[in-house]
Amino acid sequence: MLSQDGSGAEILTVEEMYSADRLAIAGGVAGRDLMEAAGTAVADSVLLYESSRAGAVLVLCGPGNNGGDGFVVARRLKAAGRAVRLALLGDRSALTGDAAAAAADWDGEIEVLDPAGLEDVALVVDALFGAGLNRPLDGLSAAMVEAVERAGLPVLAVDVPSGLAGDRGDAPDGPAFRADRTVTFFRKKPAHLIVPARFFCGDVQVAQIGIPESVLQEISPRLFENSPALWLAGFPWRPAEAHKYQAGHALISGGTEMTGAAQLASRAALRIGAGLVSLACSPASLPIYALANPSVITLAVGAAADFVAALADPRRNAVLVGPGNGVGADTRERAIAALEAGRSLVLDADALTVFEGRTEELFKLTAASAGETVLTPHDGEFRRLFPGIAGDPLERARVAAAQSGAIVVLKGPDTVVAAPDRRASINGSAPPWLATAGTGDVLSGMIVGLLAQGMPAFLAAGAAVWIHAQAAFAFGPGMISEDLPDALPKVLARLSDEAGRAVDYRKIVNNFR
Ligand SMILES: NC(=O)C1=CN([C@@H]2O[C@H](COP(=O)(O)OP(=O)(O)OC[C@H]3O[C@@H](n4cnc5c(N)ncnc54)[C@H](O)[C@@H]3O)[C@@H](O)[C@H]2O)[C@@H](O)CC1
Ligand SMILES: Nc1ncnc2c1ncn2[C@@H]1O[C@H](COP(=O)(O)OP(=O)(O)O)[C@@H](O)[C@H]1O
Ligand SMILES: [K+]
Repeated sequence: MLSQDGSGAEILTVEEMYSADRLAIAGGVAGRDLMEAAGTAVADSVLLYESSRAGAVLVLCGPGNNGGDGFVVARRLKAAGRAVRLALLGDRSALTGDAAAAAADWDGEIEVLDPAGLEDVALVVDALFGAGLNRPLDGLSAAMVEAVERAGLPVLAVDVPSGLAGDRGDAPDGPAFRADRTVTFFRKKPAHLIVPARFFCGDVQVAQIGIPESVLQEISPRLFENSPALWLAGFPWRPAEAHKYQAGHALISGGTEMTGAAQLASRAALRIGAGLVSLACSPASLPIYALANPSVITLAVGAAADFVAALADPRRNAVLVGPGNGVGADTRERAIAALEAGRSLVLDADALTVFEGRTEELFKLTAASAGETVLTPHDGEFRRLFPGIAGDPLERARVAAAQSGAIVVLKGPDTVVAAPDRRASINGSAPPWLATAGTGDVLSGMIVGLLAQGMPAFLAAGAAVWIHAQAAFAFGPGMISEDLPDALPKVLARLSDEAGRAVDYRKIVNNFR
């Protein structure tokens, strides 16, 4: 299935991309043809780019195949009548293979790379290094990055902005181009999606260059850009004959002082389709919860034993502990009770913090639980729970998932969902106005709502993260977390159209007329 930009949702590591090239070439596609297609796609993108400056396009070529692409770009632009200059890092005689062939087809001048030679340039095409970057930029290439930045020139990067490692989402070790647009080939790479690397890439376009889709079977990627392509087929739309218990019953643990968090989660769980939501809270806080959301069932839970009793009803099939629950033994006991009851479980916020320094106990319970567990830390909670894990968000989430045996949702502008078997998704776009108090509570409520409806945890977490971001986009700036649950129906309607279910609903409506 295709994602919104028309390419598949798979994300390839640099190694996997080299395999894709190799497999395509082994299947009879010429490497030179791939390069020609790559350079042509970049040239087409340049021709559509509206620079506010007059002057030539300056193509900066490196010593490898990324530079080879650059030679094709220059030739295509010249053929289209665009003023173009080309500058090469290193000796022309050092070019080999497809890059040497592409250079031979360029009949213009080859300038020496010169940071002082930026007069009358409208746009820079960065074809210095792509997938092959293996150390930080230094010397001339580093000086070039600085000069282009100083001159404030727009940059269009070929494959990856030079200075960034395609596999990594963290900040580059040295200078790197800040591109306005990056044209990459076949599939995106991790650096195109993970923050802060993503901010160096600008708009990312994926061009198809003749690599057959069939190579993906051999590569079998484990990383995906989060999109409906990943989980829409497993989305729990209500069947026509459903009664509410078939849509699951989420049990949400509420706190005594911070009562807003579990309310937000409850409303989100209902909006995403859970048949029933019960909210367990102290007798003293029950009136607050009972008045807030008439559709939420409130349960007075005084002692830990009462929460265990609330779990005894097997219809309460998915549980959320943490939002506003307080950092204390009571919250930990509730989390442990839910794990021991074998329920599908989301641990968020305080229910993560209470396991700081006690993760072995937690991971034993998640391993033994009959249900799937989802952990939804933001960066701070992650550091508390997994102090020893370093790396970019993708690597950290994957290691944490492997260690904990749980699905880990590492939240941020690039939320990663990782499973213990290394499957992972990265959410490529979410609006910054999600950075407001309570949006995480809404997200955990959405996940538990989908778990209650029987969606497998990796899919449920991916769906919730994507829909959450889309709802925020749909509402727009100024959004606060209360707005989010009520913005869900619009996104769900769009999704159900996409899933072809709208027809079914219309049929049902017509039957009643
Ligand atoms: N058939 C293919 O392999 C295709 C490759 N394509 C292009 O080829 C690129 C990959 O080409 P390459 O593997 O040749 O790699 P690059 O062109 O990215 O760079 C390789 C060269 O740069 C050197 N190098 C790496 N880091 C350096 C640094 N910091 N300073 C100085 N030198 C450095 C390496 O030692 C090597 O000689 C892709 O990014 C893409 O643009 C496209 O043409 C599509 C087809
Ligand atoms: N800069 C940002 N851009 C996009 N999304 C963000 C950004 N910062 C945070 N988010 C999202 O907002 C939510 C915040 O959750 P969380 O930190 O748990 O907040 P809270 O505890 O207040 O509920 C997460 O879904 C996260 O992915
Ligand atoms: K590049």
